[in-house]
Amino acid sequence: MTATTPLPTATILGYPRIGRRRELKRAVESFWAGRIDETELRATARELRAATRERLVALGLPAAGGAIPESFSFYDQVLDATLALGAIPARFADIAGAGDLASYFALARGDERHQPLEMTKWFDTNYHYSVPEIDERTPFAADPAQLVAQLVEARGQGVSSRPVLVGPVTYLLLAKPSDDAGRRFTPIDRLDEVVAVYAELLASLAAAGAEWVQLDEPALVSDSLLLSREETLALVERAYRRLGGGATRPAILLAAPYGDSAAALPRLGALPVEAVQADLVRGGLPEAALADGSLAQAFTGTQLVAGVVDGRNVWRTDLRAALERLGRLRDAGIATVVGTASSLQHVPHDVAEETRLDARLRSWLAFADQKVAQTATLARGLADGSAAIAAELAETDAALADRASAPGVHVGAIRDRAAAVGEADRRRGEEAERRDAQRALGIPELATTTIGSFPQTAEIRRARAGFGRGEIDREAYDGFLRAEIERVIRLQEEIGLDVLVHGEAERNDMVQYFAEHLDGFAVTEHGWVQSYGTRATRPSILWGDVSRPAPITVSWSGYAQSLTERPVKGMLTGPVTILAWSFVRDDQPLADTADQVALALRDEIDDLVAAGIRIVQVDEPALRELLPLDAERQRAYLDWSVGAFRLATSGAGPGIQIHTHLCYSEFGEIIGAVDGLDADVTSIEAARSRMDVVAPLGDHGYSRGIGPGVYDIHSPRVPSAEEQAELIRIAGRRIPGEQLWVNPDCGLKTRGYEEAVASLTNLVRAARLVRADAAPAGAGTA
Ligand code: MET
Ligand SMILES: [Zn+2]
Repeated sequence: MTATTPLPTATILGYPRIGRRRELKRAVESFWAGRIDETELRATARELRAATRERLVALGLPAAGGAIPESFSFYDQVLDATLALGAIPARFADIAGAGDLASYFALARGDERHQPLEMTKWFDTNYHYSVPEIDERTPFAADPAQLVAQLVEARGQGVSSRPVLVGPVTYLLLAKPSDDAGRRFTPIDRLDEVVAVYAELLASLAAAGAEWVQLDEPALVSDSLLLSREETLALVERAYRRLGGGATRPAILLAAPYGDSAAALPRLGALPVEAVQADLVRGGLPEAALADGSLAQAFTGTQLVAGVVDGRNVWRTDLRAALERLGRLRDAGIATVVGTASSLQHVPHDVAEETRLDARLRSWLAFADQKVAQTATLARGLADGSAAIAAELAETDAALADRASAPGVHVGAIRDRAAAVGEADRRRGEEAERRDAQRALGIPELATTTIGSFPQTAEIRRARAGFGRGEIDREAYDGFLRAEIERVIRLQEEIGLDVLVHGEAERNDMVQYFAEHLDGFAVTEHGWVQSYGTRATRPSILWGDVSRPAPITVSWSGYAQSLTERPVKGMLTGPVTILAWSFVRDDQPLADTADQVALALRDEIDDLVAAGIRIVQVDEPALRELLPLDAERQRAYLDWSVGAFRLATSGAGPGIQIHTHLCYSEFGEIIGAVDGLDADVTSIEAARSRMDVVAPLGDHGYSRGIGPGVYDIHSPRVPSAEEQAELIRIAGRRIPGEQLWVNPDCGLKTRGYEEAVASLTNLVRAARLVRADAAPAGAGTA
């Protein structure tokens, strides 16, 4: 390798790419709609990248020496790695190598001729990546064009930037075997070939003048992938010994964001790479190795990028505490660079945009730009001593003290109530007793229902926006929503569904709606975070003790129930999902925050029941998402998350039927926890995997109601009655008919009415078809 300049004293792993005003989203969607062409889209992207580099320099990152990461992507960084490796699945062979953006987006979103790559969640975040499909014959050929182009582009701006790429081990561990793969094949089998392609990419980058490259290997912190962390570490060693030995290559920053790499750090430091990043927010340091000097020994000639600034949350960094940790590393003789714990792609751009946010709350916060500045400040403090950043330290201390003592952050009555919660408050009656009591609901075998939301029409969105802007008054808006509810109830009766919903027209989002109605939350104006592709969400900020000033959903659900004889499900979002899709406070255990939310929901359920509701669904689609990556922490998480759900739902008497809903694919992993929720009925996404989940459920001996989805709501396609009946029959082979419910995979809010009605009509017919199968045997159900 050619002699390298060390990494400067501050860096970040990545920066939001959607743009301060979601410019990338708008440009990409315009391109999809044919309003702009590829040249125009590329020009917008170039401007965004240039603005990002300029801003990062202005915020204090050095322009020279590879401190500025190139973390832009048109859609997704894993998809970009697929292109850089030329690993185009055979089913896309006709567009492989085309190099145009339409082909790129075809991989991500599909087109008339191709189903898209599958999308799934990136580690324990709410970001989704496009899953690579690999088999024995997948071609690999280095395509460094994009990486090189951005490097050259940066240089034209006077910036020596650092290309960023998902590393080879993580890439393959996140991939799935393609449909053509042999039964024994796993993508990681091809590691050595892929590493060879990475070596070529690195050589091309060196030739183009790259000083540094960043390879992200978050697989190092996860036990949730195919391999244990120990096995992953061994593969990382094998891969990076090879890459490190490359003759011409840039200096390598090997990054291990999103979790704890403490145990692996001494071995990572000993690899032939020039820098290793560790997440010191989620993870820690190997204290013994730090104390006895072996960590410093391992890091001889290797810089440690200490990820002390949180990339996953929006709170101001405790500069004093961070500086103390950095100082300990430096004093141990380790060449320390100040860094972020992960890419900043998981936080919004800039707090300064939030002019409507309470000024006091705002002073406690840090979005991406503030975090970059804090990283630079810490680097100055580390280099020149704390006196050099005395003003920043004082400002931080004041903000932290203010936050700790501000009204609403610690509310005596809320804390007293949470402290008084006992085990009995998390327990419902016996299952048999509940089953008996719920017979009064008159629910047939293979009962049909939906997951809650009905299509969010342009009209609904217009009315909500008008109400938000004050153009429509409360009375008119309520009237509009009531009419909407009545329409949806009549429609469900016509379709013939057994258990009805009110349709959720009043909700902009299943979490934000509750955040807006609970004390302790704030919502932002521009706080967008990329979820996938051009989709962004605006997580609420949970900053204080949570309580419910007034009933939230009762008037809507109660009104819906007043219109019909059939049972209407009350619809709530569960405590874990509310936490998972918000920015949560970092000054107390998540378990405590979850219990506060749970108690607010418990009161809501009481009020729903008082208003005549007999079935309540508490959605927990994010239960799996918050599962910690490392095995040691999973047990504790499952205990408190299940406990919070039970606290929310256990106030309901035995005659009240509690439902829950989960939607994601890796369901088998947490089946014990789902059982632990003790819901009377659980609906789960299952249509796309053709009922994959029913086998583990059958094996587990699941005893309560279960509704594996029979209608994939992710696509406008209308599944026929016969097709849905077939899925019910598949489920029926493993799960007794009296436990089975018939429902779609998830809510219908992203669908159009026409297709939703057609699909639901077929769903009801499917249930009848399967009931008829059983009829000759005298099952006697309707
Ligand atoms: C992502 S899960 C969504 C559940 C919600 N009740 C809905 O139907 O939209
Ligand atoms: Zn769902």
